[in-house]
Amino acid sequence: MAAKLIDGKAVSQKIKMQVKTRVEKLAQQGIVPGLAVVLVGEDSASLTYVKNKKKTCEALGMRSDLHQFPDTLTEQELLAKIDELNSDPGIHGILVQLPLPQQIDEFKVITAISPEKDVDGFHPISVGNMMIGKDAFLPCTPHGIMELLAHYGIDPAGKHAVVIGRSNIVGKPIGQLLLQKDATVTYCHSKTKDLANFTAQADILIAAIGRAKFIDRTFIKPGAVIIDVGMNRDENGKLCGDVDFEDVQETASFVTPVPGGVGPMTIAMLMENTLESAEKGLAKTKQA
Ligand SMILES: Nc1nc(=O)c2c([nH]1)NC[C@@H]1CN(c3ccc(C(=O)N[C@@H](CCC(=O)O)C(=O)O)cc3)C=[N+]21
Repeated sequence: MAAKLIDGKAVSQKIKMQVKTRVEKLAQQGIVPGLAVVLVGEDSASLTYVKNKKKTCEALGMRSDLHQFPDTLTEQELLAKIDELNSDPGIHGILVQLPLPQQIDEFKVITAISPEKDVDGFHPISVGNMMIGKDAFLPCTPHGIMELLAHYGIDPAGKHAVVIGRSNIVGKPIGQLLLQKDATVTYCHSKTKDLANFTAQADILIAAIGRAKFIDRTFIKPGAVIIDVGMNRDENGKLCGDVDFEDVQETASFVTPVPGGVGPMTIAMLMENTLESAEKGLAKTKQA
């Protein structure tokens, strides 16, 4: 039997429609959620994502400002821009597209963003609050994965979730979110010995490796749920994930495609975070 498709495109559409309705409600109070996207350099993949984010904002009735700079921008200049956006009342979310050129310290930049506008969920305050289960903007990709699991009725409680990858933006936080939902979590990474030994025990496998079609049927347990966070190019230059989607069909119970899986969810969650930031701002003004 073929695995069931986890349709990130369809679920993200549904979430975006809900966001749109809430944006319309806010508009009646004279508030338009505003996202500022800062892009340094001209990396074509980054430019594509950024344009996609802008398009989605506009489709949902939100404001989106793109601030594009040459890759010679200094750290000081970028920090000045962030200060300006932090104090701009029309901006509810700030996203600095990563990676940044090497003369700029990413940590300094992320910590300069006001946690109240940290819709990426990358600020140490957001990360800390997430870790202890307090209210925080959740990082968009892990949050999108949790939404996908919930949508398909996949409850992590008591399951063994194996995460391959330990980045601050995907691997580490998705492990934490799964743990909060009572999964038993194992982290694997580039130094893990005998990876297949771990992945073969996974009820839920999160692949965030960065190697095209690396995970095939030989890595997985029958009935496993496979979430593919990979964004690679295959030998023909076509976008593909870390999972060999065709090869795992007979073994997995659910699998996300690339494209059309986790990627569209990332953007939908960014929209939701930006909306929530605007809603929180309104609640505060009402209190004052
Ligand atoms: N500060 C920051 N925040 C980010 O969230 C962030 C970032 N930097 N840097 C780059 C990565 C990458 N990322 C993606 C978002 C959507 C798709 C997406 O929509 N993908 C589509 C296909 C896109 C295509 O066809 O090229 C899909 O998977 O179906 C992909 C990748 C966000 N990132």
